[in-house]
Amino acid sequence: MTDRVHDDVTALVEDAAAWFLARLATAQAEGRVPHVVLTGGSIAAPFHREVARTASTSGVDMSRVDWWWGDERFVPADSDERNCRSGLEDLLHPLGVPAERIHVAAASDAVATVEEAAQRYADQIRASGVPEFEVALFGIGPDGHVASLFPHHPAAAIRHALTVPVHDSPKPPPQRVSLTYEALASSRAVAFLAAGDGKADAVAAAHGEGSWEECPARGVRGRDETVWFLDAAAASGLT
Ligand SMILES: O=C1O[C@H](COP(=O)(O)O)[C@@H](O)[C@H](O)[C@H]1O
Repeated sequence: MTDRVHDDVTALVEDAAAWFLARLATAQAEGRVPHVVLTGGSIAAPFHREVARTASTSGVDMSRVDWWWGDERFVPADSDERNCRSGLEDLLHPLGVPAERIHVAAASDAVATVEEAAQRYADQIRASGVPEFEVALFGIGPDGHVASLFPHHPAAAIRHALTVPVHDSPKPPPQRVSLTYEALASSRAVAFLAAGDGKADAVAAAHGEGSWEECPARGVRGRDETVWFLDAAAASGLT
């Protein structure tokens, strides 16, 4: 596990975007079509804008990448709360990524239940034949949650499934679809992006000893590499 600590969020997203695009360039050079997991949360928009700004000089063919999200809020498609919103508006649509490469969990005005949305998202993953994710990007909640896997929440304990419907999320909105712990861990590379002192305790907990139940982000690791991109405030609890 590596920590890359920066003075501010601008430097953080510049480094994270360069790392991300380099991973994609390598995957494509090695003949893979990379499948990527994007995050929601407060870091999403600055990160996506930086990737969009620098993609054209990276050597990555952005139309030959498959795009997923680690979790999605079960709200109407036009809601500002949808996690996919920034990824679509700040990154994928400006770059003209083909619709068939973009995989979004169903919204609450498209299917009747969050169970159905979770099932359909799992079906999409299976149908795409993705053997593993190339890169998975995550934020972290102040409580240590990752994607929509919350501390001591039953949905975080689900195994042998790709996705899980989440009810009674402690953070609104209450219904969500999340990749499971096992699906999150099936990535070559994992990157956490966290900025601000509101994240310092969670970042320190995720680096510490203890159970994944109390800090779900603690247990998520990439098969090859796990990198934490932090600003100084988010890193302030690390020794
Ligand atoms: O609800 C969520 O929260 C986390 C963290 O978001 P932040 O706004 O506190 O940075 C995010 O990573 C996750 O995707 C999202 O659904």
